[in-house]
Amino acid sequence: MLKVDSICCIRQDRCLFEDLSFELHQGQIVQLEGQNGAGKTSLLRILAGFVRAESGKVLWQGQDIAKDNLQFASDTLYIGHKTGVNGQLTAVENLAFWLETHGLETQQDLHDVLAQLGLVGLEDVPVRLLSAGQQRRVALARLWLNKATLWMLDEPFTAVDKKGVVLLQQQFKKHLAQGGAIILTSHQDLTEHFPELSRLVLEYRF
Ligand SMILES: Nc1ncnc2c1ncn2[C@@H]1O[C@H](COP(=O)(O)OP(=O)(O)OP(=O)(O)O)[C@@H](O)[C@H]1O
Repeated sequence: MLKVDSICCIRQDRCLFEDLSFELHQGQIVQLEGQNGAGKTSLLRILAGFVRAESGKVLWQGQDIAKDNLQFASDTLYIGHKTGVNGQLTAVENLAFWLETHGLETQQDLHDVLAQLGLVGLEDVPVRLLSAGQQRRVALARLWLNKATLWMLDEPFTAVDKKGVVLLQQQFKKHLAQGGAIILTSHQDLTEHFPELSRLVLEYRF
């Protein structure tokens, strides 16, 4: 599905990685690891098509994502380490807005989705009034609503409590079982829950 072909990333005159190649297939989960500043977020942002690599290519279903962006955009979901929710809107309004702007429809009741995420009674409260973990749960609710094949997640477990982590892991498993793929950054050890997980370690380079 995703083929990364010899990409290089330079930030502030520092080469974070070069000649990096790997592939990601259906049902596969890859964890990006490395010290703070090693380049995990930079790599994810290149894979998501937000920025171009200095050299090399990223191919989705054989097409260069720089050229065939529309298909890639509808097949992928990126959730960054910032929640990306609008604090002035309620949780339900945030999800409805996100669905609308992504051209998605759902048969699911948004209150039910938020209830699954432990947000009962908070669905219609402006998100800025929720705790950090609750705001992240609102952001992560997109994982219950999207149709994307490839999920790219930057530190999805940040601020999420143990119960929330279990919930997320269950959703990951469901996605993988349905033929999806996940690439994520996390400082947590996930191998216990995902024995099939591949690890990609970025060494910090000076
Ligand atoms: N837009 C940018 N402009 C300039 N430098 C940047 C930019 N984005 C990232 N960097 C630099 O690139 C390096 C790698 O940053 P990045 O966020 O990719 O690391 P990371 O491995 O995700 O770190 P962390 O574990 O702390 O989240 C850092 O030194 C950072 O200062």
